[in-house]
Amino acid sequence: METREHLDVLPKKPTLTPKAIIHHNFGIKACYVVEEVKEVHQIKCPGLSIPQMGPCLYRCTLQLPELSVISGTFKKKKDAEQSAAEIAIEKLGICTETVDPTPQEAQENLVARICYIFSEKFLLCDHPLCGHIRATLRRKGDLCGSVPISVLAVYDVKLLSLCKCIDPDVESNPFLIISYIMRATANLYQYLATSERHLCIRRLSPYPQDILESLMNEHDSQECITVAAVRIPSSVEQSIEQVTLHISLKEYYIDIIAHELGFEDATNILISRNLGKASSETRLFFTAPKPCLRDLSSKLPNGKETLYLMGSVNVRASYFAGQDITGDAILASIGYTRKSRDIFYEDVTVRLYYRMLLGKTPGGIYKLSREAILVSELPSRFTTRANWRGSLPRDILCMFCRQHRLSEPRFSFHPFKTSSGLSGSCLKVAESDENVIEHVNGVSVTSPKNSDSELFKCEIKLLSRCGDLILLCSPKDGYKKQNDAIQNVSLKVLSWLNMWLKSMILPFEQLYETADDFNIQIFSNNIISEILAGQSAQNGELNAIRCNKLVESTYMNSLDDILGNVVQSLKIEGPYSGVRPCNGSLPCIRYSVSLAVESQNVKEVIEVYDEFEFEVGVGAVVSYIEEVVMQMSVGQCAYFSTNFLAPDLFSASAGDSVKMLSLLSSKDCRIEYEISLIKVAEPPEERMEQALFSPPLSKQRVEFAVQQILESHATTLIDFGCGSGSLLEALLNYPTSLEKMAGVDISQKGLSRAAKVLNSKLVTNSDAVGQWTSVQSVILYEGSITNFGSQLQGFDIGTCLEVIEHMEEDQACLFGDVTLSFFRPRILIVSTPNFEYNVVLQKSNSPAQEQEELDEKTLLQSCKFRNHDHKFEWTRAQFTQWASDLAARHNYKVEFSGVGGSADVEPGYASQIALFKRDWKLEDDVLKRVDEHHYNVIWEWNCKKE
Ligand SMILES: C[S@@+](CC[C@H](N)C(=O)[O-])C[C@H]1O[C@@H](n2cnc3c(N)ncnc32)[C@H](O)[C@@H]1O
Ligand SMILES: [Mg+2]
Repeated sequence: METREHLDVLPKKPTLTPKAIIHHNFGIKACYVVEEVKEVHQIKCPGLSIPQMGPCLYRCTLQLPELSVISGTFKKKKDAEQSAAEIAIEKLGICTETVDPTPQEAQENLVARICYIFSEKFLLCDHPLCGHIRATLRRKGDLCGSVPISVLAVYDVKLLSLCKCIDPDVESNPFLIISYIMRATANLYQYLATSERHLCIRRLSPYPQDILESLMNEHDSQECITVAAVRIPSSVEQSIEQVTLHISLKEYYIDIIAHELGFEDATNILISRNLGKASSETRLFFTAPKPCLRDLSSKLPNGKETLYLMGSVNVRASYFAGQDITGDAILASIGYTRKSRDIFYEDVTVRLYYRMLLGKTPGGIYKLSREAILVSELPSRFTTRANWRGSLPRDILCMFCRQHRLSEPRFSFHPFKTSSGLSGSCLKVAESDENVIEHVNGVSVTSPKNSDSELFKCEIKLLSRCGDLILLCSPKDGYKKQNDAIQNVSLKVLSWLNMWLKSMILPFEQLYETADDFNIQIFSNNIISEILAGQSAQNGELNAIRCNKLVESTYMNSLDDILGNVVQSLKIEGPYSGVRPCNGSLPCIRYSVSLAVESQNVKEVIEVYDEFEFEVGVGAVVSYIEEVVMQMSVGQCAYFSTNFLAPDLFSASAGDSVKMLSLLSSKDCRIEYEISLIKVAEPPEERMEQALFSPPLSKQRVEFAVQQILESHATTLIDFGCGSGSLLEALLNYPTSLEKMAGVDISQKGLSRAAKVLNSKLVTNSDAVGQWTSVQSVILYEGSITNFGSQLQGFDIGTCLEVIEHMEEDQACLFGDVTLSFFRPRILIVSTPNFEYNVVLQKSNSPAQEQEELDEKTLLQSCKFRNHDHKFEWTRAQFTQWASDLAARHNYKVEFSGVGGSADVEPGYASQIALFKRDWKLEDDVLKRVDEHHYNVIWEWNCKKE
C-alpha cells in the first residue's frame, strides 16, 4: 500500500514511446521499413575458428520528410522500429518531455477540448467522435445533434486523460468522467446546451447548412446493416443469448442498441472501455439506474459511489469488462474509426463471448492458443521448449496481465554461483533442451572447495495498474539458461492462478496456504478484486460479495472438473502394433469430440483436431484423455464417452453454441470421443536418462571418468568425441594432475559449444578456476577419431564416452584399432549403452500383463535403440567380445565396469564401460611410422605464465 501513497504524490502518466512521438509529429508521413539481417558474431568466444551465425536480427530504416535514419540490429522488429524512432527524435531535436498539466490547467484544457469537439472544424476531421456527431445530426426532434456524454467520455482519449489529471479515481470508475464533462460544459453555456435529463450535449447554434447537406447525402447507398451481438442479462439465472441489431443508417446506432435494451433512446446508455484487442471496437453497452445517472451528472463527490449501487451490478459483464457494469448489457463490435467515414461493424457471437471469457484464465489462454479447447490443459511442468506446445508460459502471463488490466509482469534475474561441494542441497533439475542444470546432491567424487557454476534464478512481480505490488513469486530453483528460468517461474505463477481461478470456492486462508507451496507471496489484501473484477481496492468488501456471486454463476461448472470424470464404455480397436507412448514421449493423435443425444438421434461434432501432439506426464491434456492414450498403440483407435458437461467450454468450442446449449440441456446427453493414435515421438535419450537416474546418467559417466583420471595421475588427456565439452569442463572443477587437455569431434556445432563453455570458464572465471586446476592448455580439434591425428600421440589417457554407437560398427572397430595402435594412451575409457538395459528404460511402453506373458528374449527384441542417431547398441556379451579382442590385439589389459544399475543385478549397467590399460612403457616400443595427419585446431587456450 505504500506504493499507492507514493503514486498519489507523483501523478503517473504513461510516457510516450518514440514511435508514438514520431506519429504525433509526422502521422502517416513516417515510413518504417524493417529488414532481416544475419550477423556473424564472435562475441562470446574469442579465438573460435568456426563462424557463428547469430539469431535472425532486424534493422529498421525510418523515412521522414526531412531525414532518414537506420537503427541498430535487434532481435525483435518492434525494438528496431522504436530505436529508429528514437534516433530520429534525437536528430530532429524533438522535445519529448510531456509535463502533466496541473488539475487547474486540466480543467481549463477540458473546457477548451469540449469546445473544439463541437466546432465546425472538428466535424470535418477523421476522429471517431465525428462519426457520432454526424450520426446524431440525423436524430429526430430535440435530440437532433445531441451527443450522449457517455459517448464523449469513451471515444475521446484526450478527454479521458485530462479527467485523469483532475481526478485519478477516474481510472477505477471511468463513469466519473461524465460528471467532469458536465461540469466543464457548464462554462460553455453560451455555446453549448447540456441536458441533464438526456445526459447529452449539443450546439446552440446549428452547423452551417452546406455542411449539414453534404453530411446528409453521404449515407444514401447503404440502407440498413445487420450485426450479431450478445446479450448478457443482469440476472445470472438468465443465459447469455444471441441478438441481432438491425441498424438503419438514417438512425443513430446507440439509439438502436438502447431499443434492444428496452429504452427509447441513447439517454440511459453507458459504454464500456474497448474489450479484447487494443484496436477492437468491441464494447459493452448497458444502462445505469436513473438516480445513479442523475448523480453522475450533478453531485461530484457522491457521484463516486453511485455506480456501486447494489442489486444493479451485472456481475458477469463486470467480470468480462473488468469494470462496473450495471443492468442488462449488450456486447457488440460496432463504432466509428479513423479509417473510414462508414460505420465499422463485426459480428459478436455467443461463441466469441465464451472464447473471450475463457481467455481470461491462464488455462484458457493456453487452450485457445492450441485451438484445442476441450482437450488441452495448461501443463503443470515445463520440460523443454521443444516439447511445449501453444503459447509459451511467459507470453501467457503477459497476456493474462493485459486481460486483467494489471501492469506488465516484471521479471528480474539473480545470477548466482552454486558450489557442487555443498552437501545436502539439491537444485531442482531443469529439463531444458540441453539438460544443463546440475543436481548438486550425490556427487561421489571428491569435489574441490570452489567448484562454482553460474545459474539463474528468476523472480516475478505482478503489479496493479497503479503500480501496487500484488504478487511476488521467487522460487529457489536455479537454471543455467535465463530463458528456462523465465519460462519455469512464469509457469509457476500461471499454474497457481489457474488452480485458484478454477477452485475459487476455496476460502481465502487456503489461498495463502497454496500460494506458499508455489513460492508465491500475496501482497494485496484484495487480490480477488484486483484480478477478478479489475477494480481498485477501495471497494473491496463490495467486490468480494460480487465475486462470490460471480463464482457461483461462472465457475460452478469447473466443480465437475475438480471432481473428476469417468470414462464410460471404452473400446480400443485395431491390431496392437507394439509402439506405445511412455512418460516423456510425444504422442500425436487425431481426435473428435461430439455431443450425442440418443433420444433425439442427434450427434453434433464439437471439436476436431487432425494432428494434435502433446507431451505425456506433464498434464498437457485433460487427465482422462491421457489415460486412454496410454493404453493405445500406434494405429489403434479408441471410442468412449463421458458425462462431463462444462457448458462454458463447449460454448467456446462449438460452432453453433445456441443449438449446442439446447442439446446440452437434454437429460440423455453424452460427450463422445474418438481418438486415433497416429504416431509417437520417443523422449530423447538424455531426458529419459535424467528421468530415471539421479544424478542423471550423463553426470554419472562423467564422474566415473573423473574418478579414473584422478587415480591415474595422468598429465595429458584426449577426449575422443568430446561433443559440447561436458567432460573437459567438469575436469576443470577438480584438482587433477592434468596439465594438457584436448578434445576431438567431427561436429562443428558441438565444438563451438564446447569452446564457449570452456572459454567462459577459463577466461571469464579464470581467477576462480586457476586456484585449483593445474591445466595449462586446452585445445579443441575438428576431425574424425577414426583417423590418427599425429599431434595427439602418446597422451596419457583417452576418454570416449557414448561415442562409438554413433558410428557404424566397422568404424567403431577401426577407432579401437587406430587408438590403441597409434595414439596408444596409457588408459582408454570407452562407454556405450547396454542394449539389454533398454528393457528397463522402455518398460512403460508395454502393459505389465503383456510383459509377463513375453519371455525375456522377445521383450529385448521389442526394444528400440535409445537414440535415433545410434547405429548400433551392444549387449554385454557383444561389448565384452569387442573390447577383449581389441585389447588382445594391441597388448592392453581390459576391465569392465559401468554406471546406472549394477553389475550383479540383471540386466547389468545402463552404460557399460571398458577400461583399457597399457602396463608397458611407450619408450620400449618403437614408434610405428604413420602418415602425418593433422587435425584442424578449432580453439585453443594457454595459461599465461607471469
Ligand atoms: C552422444 S555425443 C557424446 C559427447 C560426449 N562424449 C559426452 O559424453 O557428452 C557423441 C559425439 O560423438 C561425435 N562423433 C561421432 N562420430 C565421430 C567421429 N567419427 N569422430 C569424432 N567424433 C564423432 C559426435 O559428433 C558427438 O559429439
Ligand atoms: Mg549415444
